[in-house]
Amino acid sequence: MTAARLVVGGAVLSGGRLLAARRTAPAALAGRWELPGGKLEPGETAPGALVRELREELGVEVEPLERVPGQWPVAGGALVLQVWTARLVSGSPLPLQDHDELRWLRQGEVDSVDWLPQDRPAVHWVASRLGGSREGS
Ligand SMILES: Nc1nc2c([nH]c(=O)n2[C@H]2C[C@H](O)[C@@H](COP(=O)(O)OP(=O)(O)OP(=O)(O)O)O2)c(=O)[nH]1
Repeated sequence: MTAARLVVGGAVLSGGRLLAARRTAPAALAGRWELPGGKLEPGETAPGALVRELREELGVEVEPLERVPGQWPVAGGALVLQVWTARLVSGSPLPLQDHDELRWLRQGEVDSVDWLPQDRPAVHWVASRLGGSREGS
């Protein structure tokens, strides 16, 4: 049995807000919202992959902070999603690839977008900590 390949999603935090990204592909997932990120390349750590993916997809530098407890099967179990919180270090996120819209959500706004189902537990875990967040100003 082949081990599921890891996907890392970034809960990017800035100024007490969480970044949500709307996917453009594949068709079945287009229009749904996710935590930006992607699959680990061979030899990468999850935080390392997250830094690379967010540089490529959003044009920003982030510092991964902590892993959200748990992991969630994706694509019928071929992939498994892990989520890390991350601090925005530099740049303003832009939907350069894989997304067509980005939104910064405050605690009371996190349910205002149509998240991929696998993301919801991690999003709620992060949101529950946003109120007292010391991230950003
Ligand atoms: N990036 C990301 N993918 C997610 C999340 N939630 C979720 O179910 N997925 C699914 C969607 C995809 O089936 C898979 C990740 O694929 P991806 O297309 O983002 O990965 P990637 O950037 O490495 O893409 P590629 O190199 O294969 O083109 O995980 C999430 O929060 N972030």
